[in-house]
Amino acid sequence: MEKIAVIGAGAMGRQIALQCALSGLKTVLNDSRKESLEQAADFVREHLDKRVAKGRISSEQRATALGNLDLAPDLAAAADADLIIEAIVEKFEPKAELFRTLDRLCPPQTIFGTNSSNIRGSRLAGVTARPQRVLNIHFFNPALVMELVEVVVHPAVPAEIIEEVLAFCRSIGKTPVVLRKEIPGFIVNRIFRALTREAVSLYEEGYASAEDIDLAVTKGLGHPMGPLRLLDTTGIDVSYLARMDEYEETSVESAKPNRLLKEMYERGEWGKKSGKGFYIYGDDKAK
Ligand SMILES: NC(=O)c1ccc[n+]([C@@H]2O[C@H](COP(=O)([O-])OP(=O)(O)OC[C@H]3O[C@@H](n4cnc5c(N)ncnc54)[C@H](O)[C@@H]3O)[C@@H](O)[C@H]2O)c1
Repeated sequence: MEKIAVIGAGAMGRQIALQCALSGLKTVLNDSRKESLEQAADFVREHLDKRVAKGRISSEQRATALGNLDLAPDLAAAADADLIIEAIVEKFEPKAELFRTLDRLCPPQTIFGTNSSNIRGSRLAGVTARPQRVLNIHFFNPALVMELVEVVVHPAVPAEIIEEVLAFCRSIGKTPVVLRKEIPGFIVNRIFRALTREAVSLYEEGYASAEDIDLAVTKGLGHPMGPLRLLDTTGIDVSYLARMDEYEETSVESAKPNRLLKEMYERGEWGKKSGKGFYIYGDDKAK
């Protein structure tokens, strides 16, 4: 693959695009909002300057990455890309509308990936005339740092397309894993949810303090951060809404958010961002 287009220049898209540009690929980054593209341009410059200052890349590599990256307000700039990675708002209809437009704009061989955490690639494949070339390519936040990419396959996607996508992931320094069938939450979020569900349940039933539950997981399982602190960091609101989505879609009882998670969501105790979650921020004590 020689040219990549990333649609959506938010938290994820700008970092995915910069990772591609740093890896030597011609990259278009598009967003429908002018301010998003401006913020992405600032982010890219600051990030590259920091890397040069720390001696991680040379000034020439910085210049090459900037030369590879085209911040384009017009979606037409994506038309000749080999691969499109969609990273726009996490809602089905806007994504479907974008995929319909791209399907008209791009030649039939272009592969479309969605970075969506929950919306199945097969649903978006269904709005295009190229279902065999549409799948989830799920990066982790922050995409410049996190190595893992989950490539999620559905029955229409043939082996050679999967191989092309895996080769792309490796070419930008990532480690891909394949999900052979679609399932909400993929691998990492499912395992994270199972772990946090149990941690919240132990806490809400009074078996141990938040600090001791986190200490047990860091010291006993070797995790870099305990599950309750991690929930506070990623946001109680984000976890609660994602689980509600999954529960409403699947009706699987184990997907249902813990009672305490719901109460914390309703009280606005959303973790670090609100100053209180399982811990109180500022003085950083367990609540
Ligand atoms: N943030 C995370 O931790 C994370 C992790 C993995 C996957 N994801 C997924 O990545 C996607 C993007 O998430 P994010 O956190 O970067 O969102 P974000 O809100 O930071 O950015 C979304 C960007 O998309 C733009 N946009 C919206 N509609 C558009 C359109 N039709 N055309 C072009 N641009 C459009 C917005 O202007 C915005 O700049 C979502 O599907 C999300 O589920 C997010």
